[in-house]
Amino acid sequence: MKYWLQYHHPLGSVVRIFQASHSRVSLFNMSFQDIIEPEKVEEVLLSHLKENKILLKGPKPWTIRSSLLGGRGVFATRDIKQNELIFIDSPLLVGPKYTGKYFEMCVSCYKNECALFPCDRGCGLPVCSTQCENSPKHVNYECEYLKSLVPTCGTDWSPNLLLAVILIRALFLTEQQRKCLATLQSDKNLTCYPEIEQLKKNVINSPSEEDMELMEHVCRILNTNSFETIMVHDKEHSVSLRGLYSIASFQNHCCVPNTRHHFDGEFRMYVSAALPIATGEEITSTYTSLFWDTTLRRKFLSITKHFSCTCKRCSDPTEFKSRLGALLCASDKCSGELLPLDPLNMTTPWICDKCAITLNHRQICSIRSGIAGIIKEVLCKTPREIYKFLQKELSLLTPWSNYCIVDMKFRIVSYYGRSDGAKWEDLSDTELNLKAKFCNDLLSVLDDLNCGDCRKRGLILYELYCTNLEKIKRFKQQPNIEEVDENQRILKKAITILQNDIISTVTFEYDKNYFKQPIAV
Ligand SMILES: C[S@@+](CC[C@H](N)C(=O)[O-])C[C@H]1O[C@@H](n2cnc3c(N)ncnc32)[C@H](O)[C@@H]1O
Repeated sequence: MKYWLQYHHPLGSVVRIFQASHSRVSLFNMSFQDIIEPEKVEEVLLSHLKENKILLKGPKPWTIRSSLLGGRGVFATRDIKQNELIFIDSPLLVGPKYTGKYFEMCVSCYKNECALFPCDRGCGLPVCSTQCENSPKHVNYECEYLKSLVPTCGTDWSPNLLLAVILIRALFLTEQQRKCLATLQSDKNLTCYPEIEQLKKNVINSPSEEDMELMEHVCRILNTNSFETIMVHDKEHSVSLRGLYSIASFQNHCCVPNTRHHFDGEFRMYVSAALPIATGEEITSTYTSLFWDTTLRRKFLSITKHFSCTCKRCSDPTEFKSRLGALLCASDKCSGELLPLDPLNMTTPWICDKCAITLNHRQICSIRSGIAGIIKEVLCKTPREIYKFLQKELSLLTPWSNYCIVDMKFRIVSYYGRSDGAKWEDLSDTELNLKAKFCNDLLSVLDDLNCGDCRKRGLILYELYCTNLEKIKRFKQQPNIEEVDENQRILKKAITILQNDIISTVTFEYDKNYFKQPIAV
């Protein structure tokens, strides 16, 4: 697993979906009637959990209610302890993700590191083995459907058809799953459907009007609710996918969310409390990165989810003293930093906290886009080159607290010890110390933001633990008992956060062999 820290949200099981479905239900029987009322929604969600046998024992700690944030939300019905499991969710849909460029993977098992060949039945999709080619979940659904449309790629396969697979799978959802779909909010602003356009261009018979209507509706639902998911094949190979989860879709966004989530090897989503949650409090998640600054988060939410976040973090110019958005003062002679006067106003002027010089919105945009342009070029470089850039150039362009620097630190923490040419044994002692320092810096940012036991904390703590192990291995013939104990405490905390997480489990196994240490606590 090269850069395991950078992965976001793993996936859901198509096996489950297709096992439950026997034949395609005609769209004439299909109800598009939205289910809006929180009580009705909760009923549907509970049936989904029972059907998938993932309803947790005991009184459930959540309910669906109207939210002041927007629409419906998930709320705590009792006090929930930090790290307590709140619910397990199972996916309605999973499939290849539209990334705007061509990509390759087996349509059945999602492997992409092996040779792929076109399915012999002529559906125009790639498979990696005869087992995948003959798998009922492929044969009886997207394969059969695409064959009926007659793909134009003949005996070859087409990445354009792969993009539409998740939408074709939606045509085969069971009645219960369609009810879940009917509860979900959809993106009314979406007018362009590239996956459907590509499907139409690559088949002779166009899908029926009814099928088109459903696929467009699913595109709108996916736009509002889908998760980035991942399928892990082994420590070197994983693939990013798109998954639709029903209960998790009702979690509204907060820039300091009170939950985290991970996925197991069966593709189920586990949502746990990152912070203690009081009775009646809304149970939130984040749709952005915790390390992004307010301008970037709000812009992203506005463009992709069409709302303006007004949470406490967004309202505070310093973002709880983390100063993730701070820029260097425009005056050469001043050592102060620029911060937004009114962070909830996207066109606010920024003011220096020392000399009170102000810059208007356009000037700030120009500084930010200049920095972003420089960084974009650096990101494709090696970890060591990234560090050189961070140390020599980026720190001259922005304050050390700025999110661009924090992001680079996170990348360096992810790469050092893990990427080719910078494995544990390749790192110099200085690089090892630097990795430990950056881990501690990042943990301090999470402390400032009051993010609790978020997944990023688990990932960084685990990297810190491994870095300390390597240091002990190199420098200490007789390791100091207190240091060893402290490192065990770090591991214990990391495992509390990351347990059952499929990608972490694979990494733990790899590290257990390298460090010759039992990782599970
Ligand atoms: C995944 S859905 C969350 C559930 C949704 N509220 C519902 O009723 O189905 C995402 C949508 O909820 C709304 N939303 C989520 N978080 C929000 C927030 N912090 N402020 C305003 N609207 C929010 C936005 O309309 C967003 O596109």
